[in-house]
Amino acid sequence: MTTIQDNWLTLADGQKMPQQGFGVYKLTDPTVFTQTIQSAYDDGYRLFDTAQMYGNEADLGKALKSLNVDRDDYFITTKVAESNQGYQKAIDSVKESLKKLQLDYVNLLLVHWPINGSFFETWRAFEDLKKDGLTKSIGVSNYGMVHLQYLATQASEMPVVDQLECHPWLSEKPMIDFNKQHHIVTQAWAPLGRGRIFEESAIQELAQKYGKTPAQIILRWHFLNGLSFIPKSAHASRIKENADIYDFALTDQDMVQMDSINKNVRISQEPELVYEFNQQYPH
Ligand SMILES: NC(=O)C1=CN([C@@H]2O[C@H](COP(=O)(O)OP(=O)(O)OC[C@H]3O[C@@H](n4cnc5c(N)ncnc54)[C@H](OP(=O)(O)O)[C@@H]3O)[C@@H](O)[C@H]2O)C=CC1
Ligand SMILES: O=C(O)C(=O)[C@@H](O)[C@H](O)C(=O)CO
Repeated sequence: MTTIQDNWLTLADGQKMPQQGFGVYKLTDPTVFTQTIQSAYDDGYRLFDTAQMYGNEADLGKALKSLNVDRDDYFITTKVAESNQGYQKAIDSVKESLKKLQLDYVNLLLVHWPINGSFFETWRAFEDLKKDGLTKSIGVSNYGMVHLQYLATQASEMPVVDQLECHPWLSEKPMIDFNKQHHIVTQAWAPLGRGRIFEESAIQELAQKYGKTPAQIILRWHFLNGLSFIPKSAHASRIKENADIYDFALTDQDMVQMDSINKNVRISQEPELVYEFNQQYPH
């Protein structure tokens, strides 16, 4: 039997990343932030996913300090906000993020959303930030095929991670296959569909069959699909529950049952920026 701590993915640049991480979007109460990160760390989470936009990089920095463990014991992702895209703005904002996080480097730096205009300049900044050691790996978020193909026309190195909304209502199989073919790890955001899909009968049935919760069934499905995934919870009991998915298996038949839930439906907002971009650079 493995545990959350045993499962790491090797990225195309050779860096290792925990397959399961902990998302901190909307974890905004600074009074409980440190305690929440401590709970997650104690339960075996080693990847913490923040963003400039979340406004909690400084809280995460404080929480990491208070863990009092070696830098190699955790993996930190942050994302450059739309308003900080462009060469110099991206560089300056990442230096600011590092100050808030109280770190010399992040493990993974992501472009949060693809936007027009500063698309290539932002990526050039990412390549330079990596060369300068301010991040170990560079990746993107909310990039579809068209963005990745367009990026490939000028990039010196390609993203090693693409973080996407992905859960049983939005299984993104073609995009995941595309990423796999291009040695890009797909990382699922809102992996639990923000808790809104637990009532699906296919999930309920499997939960009953294995004596697990709907959240655990969904996360096991992501795990078996080979994705990285970063559920968020503000509750210690759920944080523990979400990490406790390594002592049971789903059969091939169960996986087909899970796959059948897909409706290509987004839980979060429509990525308008993505669509604008697609109009300008059609397939
Ligand atoms: N790159 C991007 O554009 C985006 C990235 N992200 C990242 O992905 C992370 C995860 O996505 P997120 O949007 O938070 O959605 P999730 O799918 O992780 O769902 C979080 C919600 O589910 C609830 N929940 C968590 N575990 C359980 C459980 N075991 N039982 C019942 N309810 C549960 C939480 O409630 P509670 O907290 O009350 O327990 C919360 O309301 C974010 O925190 C962020 O780091 C998110 C959105 C966009
Ligand atoms: O959480 C993130 O990383 C986001 O980009 C959010 O803005 C997310 O897209 C959202 O849910 C907005 O309602």
